[in-house]
Amino acid sequence: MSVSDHLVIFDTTLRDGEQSPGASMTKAEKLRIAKTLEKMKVDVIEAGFAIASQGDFESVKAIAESIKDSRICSLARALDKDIDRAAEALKNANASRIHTFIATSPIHMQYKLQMQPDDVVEQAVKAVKRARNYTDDVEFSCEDAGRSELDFLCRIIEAAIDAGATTINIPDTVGYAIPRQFGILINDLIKNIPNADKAIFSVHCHNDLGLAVGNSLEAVLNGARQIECTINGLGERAGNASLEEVVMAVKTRQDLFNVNTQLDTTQIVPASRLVSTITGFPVQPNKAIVGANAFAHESGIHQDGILKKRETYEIMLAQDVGWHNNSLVLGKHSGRNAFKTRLQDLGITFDTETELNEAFTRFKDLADKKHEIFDEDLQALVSESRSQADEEHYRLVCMQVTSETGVTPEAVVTLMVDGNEVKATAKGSGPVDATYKAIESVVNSGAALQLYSVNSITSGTDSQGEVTVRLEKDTRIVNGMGADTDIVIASAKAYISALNLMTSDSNRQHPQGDV
Ligand SMILES: CC(=O)SCCNC(=O)CCNC(=O)[C@H](O)C(C)(C)COP(=O)(O)OP(=O)(O)OC[C@H]1O[C@@H](n2cnc3c(N)ncnc32)[C@H](O)[C@@H]1OP(=O)(O)O
Ligand SMILES: CC(C)C(=O)C(=O)O
Ligand SMILES: [Mg+2]
Repeated sequence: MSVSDHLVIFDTTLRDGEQSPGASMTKAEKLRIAKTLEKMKVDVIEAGFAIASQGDFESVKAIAESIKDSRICSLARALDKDIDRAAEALKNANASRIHTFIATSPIHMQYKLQMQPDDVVEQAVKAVKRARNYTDDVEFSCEDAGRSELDFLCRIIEAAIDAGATTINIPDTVGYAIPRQFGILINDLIKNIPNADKAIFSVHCHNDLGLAVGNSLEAVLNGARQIECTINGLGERAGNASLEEVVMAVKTRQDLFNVNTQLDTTQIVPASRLVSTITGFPVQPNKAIVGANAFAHESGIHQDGILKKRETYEIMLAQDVGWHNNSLVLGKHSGRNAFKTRLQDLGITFDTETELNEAFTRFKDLADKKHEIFDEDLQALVSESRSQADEEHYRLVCMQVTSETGVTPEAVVTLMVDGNEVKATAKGSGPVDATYKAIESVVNSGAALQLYSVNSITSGTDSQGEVTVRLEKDTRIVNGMGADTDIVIASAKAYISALNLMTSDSNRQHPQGDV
């Protein structure tokens, strides 16, 4: 594959993705996502914005120190202090990139930066040169390029390349572009900038008009060779271009794009589930590639076609993106080896024997309650335990809920609070409400419940319910997760897991909140 055939996949789930309100992640969670991205063979992982907070700095540093096969990047404004901080966080990386940016649109320069265009060019050049003192891989972004003037873009990009930028990123920061126009912009830039061949052109599209993927693909057709994207399309406001859609579009329509990514696409579904569990942002069932219905066929004519020839209604293989056959895989009589092997197939490994044994015990408990254990059950089982806080102040010991027609539901919940058993009773408008009130009567967290969502993990009335709870207190937002065949118990587990995170995790901050 020649250089120009390679499409660089730059994942920014941990930076722009984290800018989604409520999607903040701990260092440990970011590291888990980074490892999955590395396994997927993502070229560049934007691990954070090192100067944003101590937590962001530590996360970028930890990822830079443990990821070996992907290049690790930190964002930095065009300021000396940002670039120095990014370099400090990245100093032990196997391969690093500093990504510096400054806005280039008239509205941003005049009102936000309050700078003259000449000064913006000068500051960009200074920043790129400073970054080049630390690494030979420097990306320069023209923030709000989608609303910038072509002549000014050409001028600043030429100067940035002369200063040493190796990747030039064209962000459609506010999701304003339309595919045809965005493609023309990329084409014009590459054609008109004399030193354009010295850098890789990249795009970073937002989804405010639902066009992030379309714009990114049009850019590839016009010469862009890096796409910035996120798992599940997470990102500021309506999100970024989704990695899974971009990657599968160029793979499925290779005939049009003539580019290759080096991604192991079978890691897409596990990565999507991991990001969804960690952030508490459920994936909509009809989401392309990773939604539960993406490969499901419901209507008779389609089913008939599929049975006769799969390609009549399927343009991709579900297995190619990491979906596994939903047949029975394990049950109550299965042993540790089968359990471990099946999880390995799903991309889940354990760091220690103890971790494996704990997961196996939970699997056996579940198998006692549920007849058929599907891959989704296994993924939820592991995700639930991995979403727990390092320190467990609260633990659910047992609970009893009465729910009867015409009677106000009541919950009796026994919690272990820092080693002491405490029992509480409360009534509520429903069993979940009563349970949360009982827990709160013990904990008094003062946190506001921002989101409560239940997903059925598989079909069938014996399916596990996966509950996500988002709590907010002051500037801190946490997401707890719980799964159980009883959704009220799953709800209690999710609430308690969020409370544990709220009390024990000092790294978890909303990106804007910890400056
Ligand atoms: C399009 C994007 O996604 S850009 C990335 C957005 N992400 C984030 O902002 C998340 C992390 N941000 C933060 O933690 C904080 O905003 C920080 C630490 C970066 C800065 O915090 P503060 O110093 O308090 O500044 P604040 O956020 O209020 O304002 C931003 C300042 O940076 C300036 N600025 C913005 N972009 C740039 C840039 N690319 N280069 C140089 N200066 C810039 C603004 O003009 C403003 O300057 P001013 O204070 O002189 O008016
Ligand atoms: C920092 C830049 C690349 C960004 O996120 C944007 O412009 O949307
Ligand atoms: Mg962005």
